[in-house]
Amino acid sequence: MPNLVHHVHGKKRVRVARTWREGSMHHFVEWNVEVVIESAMAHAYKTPSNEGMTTTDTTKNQCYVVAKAMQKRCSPEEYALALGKQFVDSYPLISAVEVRVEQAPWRRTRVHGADHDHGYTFTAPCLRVCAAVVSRTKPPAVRSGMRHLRVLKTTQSGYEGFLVDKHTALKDTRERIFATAVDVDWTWSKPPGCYDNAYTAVYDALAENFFGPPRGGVYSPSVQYTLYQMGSAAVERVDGLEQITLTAPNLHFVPANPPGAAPFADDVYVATSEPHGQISCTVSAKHGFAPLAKL
Ligand SMILES: O=c1[nH]c(=O)c2[nH]c(=O)[nH]c2[nH]1
Repeated sequence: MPNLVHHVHGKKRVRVARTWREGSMHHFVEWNVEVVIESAMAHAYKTPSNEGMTTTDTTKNQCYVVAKAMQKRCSPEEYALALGKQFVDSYPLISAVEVRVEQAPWRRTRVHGADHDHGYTFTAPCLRVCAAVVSRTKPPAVRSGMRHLRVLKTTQSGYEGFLVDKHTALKDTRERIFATAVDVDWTWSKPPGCYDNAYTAVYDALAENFFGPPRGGVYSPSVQYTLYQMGSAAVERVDGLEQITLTAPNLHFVPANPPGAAPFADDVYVATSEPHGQISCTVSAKHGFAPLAKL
């Protein structure tokens, strides 16, 4: 009989919305949840028996059960940890669970300059994501991140001094648009005091280093350099952040020179999304990751 090398089951794209009412102030989140279960349920693959099987339908129901059990408003990370624990505590054949959560970009709206007590708009700058792995044998592990952090600046970006050979068409420039949609993933060496505040601090560190100060900005000599600056700022600023990976498409805005018009003057571009550069780096906190000195 061939070896069953690996198996997992679970539910994907479970859409959970949760309101917490604190008097007239309401807090709202919408989560897209995926649960991946590792279990001693190989018999369900190798024999007709489903004995002891946690069904994917029950898995979906547990997403709502645990959302209801979160009595106080919570971060997606806290929910993912609680949901993972619920599976491990409830079902003896489950050895480990990975819960992945994507938080929809609802943001409290402001009317006449004031926070609205129950109004939201779909305007957060990106999707917030996290994953928690809860296992019977190891301490829980949490990852956090952002998807499609779309940012653009119209100037203060260039690229020059690169290798030129007979196949190189690109010209040195100190003036171009820098646009990207960054995916960001980070791990924790210890849980932050508050996942929500830590997320905001990571966002601020990334944004400040992409854009620079409001007046004048900061010059980017390459996507690579700027990604490293962004990642370093996050690692240095956010306590407990262990390692961060930024993955960034370089979305090219190509100078447009339509026939019969005056030459390009950093004004009209062909906006593109494909093909795009693809640039990524991982930055670690100093502590814990320096290679051991050889004795
Ligand atoms: O910032 C950049 N990095 C690259 O690696 C690259 N390659 C390219 O064609 N343009 C750019 N820009």
